Amino acid sequence: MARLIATEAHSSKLVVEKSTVPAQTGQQLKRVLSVYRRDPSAEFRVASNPEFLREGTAVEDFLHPDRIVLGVEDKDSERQLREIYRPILEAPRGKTKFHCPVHLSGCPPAKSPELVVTTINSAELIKHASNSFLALKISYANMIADLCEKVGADIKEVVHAMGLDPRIGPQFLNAGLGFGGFCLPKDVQAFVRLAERSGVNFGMLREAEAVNKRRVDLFIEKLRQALWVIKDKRVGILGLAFKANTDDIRFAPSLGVIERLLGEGAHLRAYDQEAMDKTSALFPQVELCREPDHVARDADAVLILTEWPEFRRLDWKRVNAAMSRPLIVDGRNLLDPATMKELGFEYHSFGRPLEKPQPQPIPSVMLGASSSAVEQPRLAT
Ligand SMILES: NC(=O)C1=CN([C@@H]2O[C@H](COP(=O)(O)OP(=O)(O)OC[C@H]3O[C@@H](n4cnc5c(N)ncnc54)[C@H](O)[C@@H]3O)[C@@H](O)[C@H]2O)C=CC1
Ligand SMILES: O=C(O)[C@H]1O[C@H](OP(=O)(O)OP(=O)(O)OC[C@H]2O[C@@H](n3ccc(=O)[nH]c3=O)[C@H](O)[C@@H]2O)[C@H](O)[C@@H](O)[C@@H]1O
Repeated sequence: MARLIATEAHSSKLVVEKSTVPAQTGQQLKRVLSVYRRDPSAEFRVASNPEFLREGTAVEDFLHPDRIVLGVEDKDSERQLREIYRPILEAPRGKTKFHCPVHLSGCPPAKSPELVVTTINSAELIKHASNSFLALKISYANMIADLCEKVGADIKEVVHAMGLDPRIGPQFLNAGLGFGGFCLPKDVQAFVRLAERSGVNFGMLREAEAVNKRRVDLFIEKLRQALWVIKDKRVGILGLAFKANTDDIRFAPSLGVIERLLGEGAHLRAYDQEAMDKTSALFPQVELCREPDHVARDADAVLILTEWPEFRRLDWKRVNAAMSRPLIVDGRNLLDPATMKELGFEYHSFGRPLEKPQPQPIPSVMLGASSSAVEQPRLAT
């Protein structure tokens, strides 16, 4: 792409990196632009302006960012980029200076985004470091979920209370099948590689990646423990996209789950509001359903692989009645274990006890005196 710009440009250009790239890519870009330049009147400047958009909310994230990062080498580039972002930077609270297609009746009041002007290397690093940190946070929550299962704690309660500390924050602590998509997995890999090349041992990130890879194995083991034998079982799948509000299945945990289950001889039905076409191209053996509850027909298990809110609102009584065995394995901790139990399901998720443990009466010996309000321990006869 840089060669193409270099050979085709007949006037001076500011070339802005928007993609997530390893630090020092800007330097390579500058070299390529100068080596392949054909028109000597064309001068090239390079800047880095990484995107922090999320799939599914990209337009909103672009128009209402938390921060705008400009990696520049000269004042002209900074001026040009500031001018481009002026409507967003100057938008006063609640009164945007541009037509916002997301909030048609007016944008909610929000803090003005912070503009960070820095070097190209720092801007490139900011983006990779941010995505890698998000991945670390998810893997950390997933390890806590595993620990919760062992010690009988509830991951939802643990991360809720952790997140109340503003130094930690509540986001990206949802445990389950782990992170997928086109960005977090590839960015973590690229960041580890960049660190290695630079002589920095970022083992912590490699571990976050390894933790993430194990999520699908753990999920399959949960299913196997419940079903014993997976071969010839009919399994319904709810959710294929790597997260809700997108049709993207790139590096989605669902792909690993489907591959494993097909490999073990299960019969699969699946539903996703957006991602079925893409999945059928990869796995024509999976029967796709038009309605979510159709995956449950005669199923031995139903699996939740994407956090689509629609799945929370399903008529789970009807789902139960349709299933051959009412077993749910929820890879996104979307449903409430106690409610599912009440509805007659065998329900498994990550890091949550099936029933909330009732507070145990404290034996009087531990209180130091007998009290009529405290139940006495029964002695075996
Ligand atoms: N998808 C997202 O929400 C966000 C993506 N990004 C970053 O933006 C970049 C693009 O992401 P997406 O648009 O999702 O990817 P994409 O896969 O949808 O688009 C990439 C495009 O680049 C083209 N391409 C790939 N290699 C090429 C090459 N050597 N020469 C010319 N064209 C080439 C592909 O044909 C494709 O059209 C990535 O670096 C990603 O990390 C950053 C923030 C958000
Ligand atoms: O560089 C990018 O392209 C973008 O990558 C991510 O955005 P995105 O890939 O759209 O998806 P996320 O919302 O970050 O979710 C990633 C994965 O993590 C999972 N996740 C997320 C949050 C959580 O608590 N737990 C969890 O498992 C999601 O299910 C999903 O599979 C970042 O959030 C964006 O800031 C960044 O701009």
